[in-house]
Amino acid sequence: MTRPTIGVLALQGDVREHLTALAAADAAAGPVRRPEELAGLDGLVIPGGESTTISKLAVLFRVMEPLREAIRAGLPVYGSCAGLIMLADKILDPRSGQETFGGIDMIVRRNAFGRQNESFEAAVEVSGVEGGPVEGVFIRAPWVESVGAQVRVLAEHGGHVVAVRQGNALATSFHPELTGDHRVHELFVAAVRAAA
Ligand SMILES: NC(=O)CC[C@H](N)C(=O)O
Repeated sequence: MTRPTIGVLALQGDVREHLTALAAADAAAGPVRRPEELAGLDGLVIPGGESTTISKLAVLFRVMEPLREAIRAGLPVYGSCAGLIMLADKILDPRSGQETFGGIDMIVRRNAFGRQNESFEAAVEVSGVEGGPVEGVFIRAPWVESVGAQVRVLAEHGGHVVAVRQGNALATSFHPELTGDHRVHELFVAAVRAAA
């Protein structure tokens, strides 16, 4: 497969930026919001935004359960920031009623970097990304509190886990889609190709 088809879950968040980054990483990318649009995808990105809103809208648009099943069945997924939260099997501090798709055996803490540090940038070395650190843009970012045995930690910042991979599921606390550096998306597209 040369150009995999990758959807971006378009319920809320920075969908357009992911579409641009995926196109630059040589994927055929389009927005997805209904369960029937999941068929035929080689991979799916869950954007940054607000995980409580994405959770609510996923139930409303009836994609919560189909997406859980698709991820369980091995659909390659990548989530940035709120997307990382949506891929966590467990949230430490969920809003009442907040659900996730799951797929990565980890516990995440929302808004973890705290008020003094709501948004910041930092150079982050990501395992599997060649050519030096990426510019990590953190916006009310979560961190990963703990991971299960199947989860590979790809990056840390300030002693906290900020990028992980479990099988076909990849997640970052930060937003590579906002930087113009497409190497994390290329890593995901390569994983999608390998899974196809
Ligand atoms: N930039 C982001 O995606 C922020 C995530 C947001 N704090 C949440 O809980 O979903």
